[in-house]
Amino acid sequence: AGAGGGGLRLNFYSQSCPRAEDIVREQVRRLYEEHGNTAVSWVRALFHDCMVKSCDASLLLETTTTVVSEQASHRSFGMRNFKYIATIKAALERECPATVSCADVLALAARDGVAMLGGPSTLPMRTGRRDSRESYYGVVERYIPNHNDSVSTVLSRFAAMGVEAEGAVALLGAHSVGRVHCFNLVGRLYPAVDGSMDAAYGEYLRGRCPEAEAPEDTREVVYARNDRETPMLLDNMYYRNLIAGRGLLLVDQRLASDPRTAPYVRRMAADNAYFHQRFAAALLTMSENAPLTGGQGEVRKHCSFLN
Ligand code: HEM
Ligand SMILES: [Ca+2]
Ligand SMILES: [Ca+2]
Repeated sequence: AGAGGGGLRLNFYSQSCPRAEDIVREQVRRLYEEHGNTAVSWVRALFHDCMVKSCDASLLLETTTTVVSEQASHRSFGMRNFKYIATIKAALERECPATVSCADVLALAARDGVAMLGGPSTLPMRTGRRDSRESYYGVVERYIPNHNDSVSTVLSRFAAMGVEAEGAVALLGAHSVGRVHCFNLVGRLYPAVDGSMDAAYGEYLRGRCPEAEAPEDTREVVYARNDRETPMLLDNMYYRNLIAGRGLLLVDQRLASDPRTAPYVRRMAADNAYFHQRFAAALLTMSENAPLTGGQGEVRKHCSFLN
């Protein structure tokens, strides 16, 4: 792994599918208007795809006789809306069959989702990624950080993608939108509320998650908003919450106290424009992690299945 993105370029489809980026944007907007949380999903999905080997749409493969889906990992818990990737891809296939890769669909959808959520817009996202021929379930299990991992672990995983500490702090700002299930929270609430958590916030979360044991099941269990104040806005409220002891996951809260990350938390808490600038830069770096290009991999017809 590692940064680079050699072989990617701006507007890769300008000849082969000139409207590709417009089509993705139209579909992302339409889906956002129907189900606002689709935009949230694209941002998390890009992280999970890019951190596992490469931004190669390995995450999108579904389980078959030959593939174990990365989506089946515990680390993918709570991920949703994958079926709407097929909606975006189908719109592209109608105009340009077998041309635009699923890896680029995901990257462009995340970019446009960020804009829908009031995050930085008009990011110069390069394209030309190709799709993997495999799924890397085992890598997901070993490599995607857990909700209670140390700052050292988190920083080293981002560093392997060419994202330095400040960029990692900025990317975790994606937790300014979306939700967390009680399964990932109860460890901080029972038997006692974690000492690094604001007491009133702890009481509120115990109300959201009244049982000390929460099943790992997204169908029925309750969850808490990542950010109560502006749950659908990709803004710096996340950092202001961390400083107030209202971080949701242990990894989030640790960013505010670790000397390697705390200065960035303070700076981003104080300045939303600065957060957006750092988020944009780090998202682009992450989106170019070790892509397959040229004749590598394939361009999938259906994002969920190998050709
Ligand atoms: C140390 C790194 C990270 C860890 C341990 C982590 C962990 C988690 C966990 C446990 C959840 C909640 C799952 C659930 O209970 O439903 C979550 C949600 C989310 N994460 Fe992260 N995350 C990390 C980094 C990132 C990054 C870098 C991004 C994007 C740039 C991101 C975007 C999201 C989003 C948008 C959600 C909300 C999803 C939804 O509401 O459907 N996360 N993350
Ligand atoms: Ca991948
Ligand atoms: Ca927010």
